[in-house]
Amino acid sequence: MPSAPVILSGTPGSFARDVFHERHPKLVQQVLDALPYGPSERVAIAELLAESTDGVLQPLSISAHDHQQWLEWGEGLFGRPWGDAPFLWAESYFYRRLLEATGYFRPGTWQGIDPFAPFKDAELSGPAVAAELAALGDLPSGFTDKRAAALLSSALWGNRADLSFQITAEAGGSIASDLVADDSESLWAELERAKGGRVCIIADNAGRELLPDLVLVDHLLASGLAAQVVVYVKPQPYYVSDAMMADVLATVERLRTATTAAAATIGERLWRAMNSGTLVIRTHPFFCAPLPFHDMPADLRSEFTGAAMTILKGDLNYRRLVSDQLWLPTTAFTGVASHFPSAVTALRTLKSDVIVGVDAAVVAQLDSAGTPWRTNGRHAVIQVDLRR
Ligand SMILES: O=P(O)(O)OC[C@@]1(O)O[C@H](CO)[C@@H](O)[C@@H]1O
Repeated sequence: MPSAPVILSGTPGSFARDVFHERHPKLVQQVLDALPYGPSERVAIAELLAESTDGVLQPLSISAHDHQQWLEWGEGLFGRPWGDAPFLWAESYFYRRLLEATGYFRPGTWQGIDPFAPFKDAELSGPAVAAELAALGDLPSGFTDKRAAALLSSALWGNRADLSFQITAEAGGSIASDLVADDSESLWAELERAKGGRVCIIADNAGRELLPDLVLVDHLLASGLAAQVVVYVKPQPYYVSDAMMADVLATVERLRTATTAAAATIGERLWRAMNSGTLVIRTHPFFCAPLPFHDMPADLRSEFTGAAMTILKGDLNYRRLVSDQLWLPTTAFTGVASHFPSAVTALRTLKSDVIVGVDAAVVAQLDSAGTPWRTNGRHAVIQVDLRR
């Protein structure tokens, strides 16, 4: 296994530092504007923001159900500046602490209230999703390669729409959609070869991303490429718009009740697939852990073992798959993803510094353009690691 420096959250001038110092203050303000939290929640949220930008890491309150777990995950980090912590760890802990500040886990008014629900709801009922539903009627019919390619592309680029990224994305301008690595042929060939097996999807964002993900799930099931699809979602609100079970239900309902016949048909099929168990939605606490997938616990590992393919969506899942390290971009994807218990495909738009598996000539071309191609969300990868 190759090695590379772990990305830290406080390196001056880094993308990671900007997330804490630019993105989080805006995010926190949006949360405070979206829900009428009371004085104690507002104070706790403000204190978290101050601590995570200029203070030292404080442990979770002793009454938190996962206090001990976080003490273990953060051994050696508590009492030190947030900027000393690995980016993956610190960002994950920030979202856990935000739930603590809003009272998400505590008995009381705000227990179980998703602080990001207003954004998710607005997106699902908004014009962009309506346009996507309408566009489903224009897709090539039948289970053709053309339809499969269109659905894969929608699921991939749907990842660009995540709400966290929108906070700092450059406004306006045309977006040069650009795949910097494309193993899609290998993905379809493998799905065909292992036809009729179980396909796992580790979902990312709700709304405009989950919608095309579920349409892709429908295609895999209805075409017979997969006998069963298991979609993994987050057990709690996380990284702003990450999908939870409630978001899956809302999205299936949005499809079912769409006025476009094609969308409604897909929604009905997904509903029936859940009834029959060919579509299963699962979660696990590890999906909100601050660790790479390399460290997944045995019970979760066994769920992926034997899957024909696991498709990982998005930037964070990519960071967790290959580890949040400053790899040389030409490092082989297979060299850093081979620990995963099944064949894997990463569908990811580039929104953070981590990147592997790109040809040297492509890297040179991207570098010479002088744009922040690793983080500006304009480029994407479809990368496959088979288990044969
Ligand atoms: O996993 P996703 O939704 O594709 O991206 C999550 C993300 O927006 O959050 C982090 C910054 O907060 C970045 O690593 C990444 O760009």
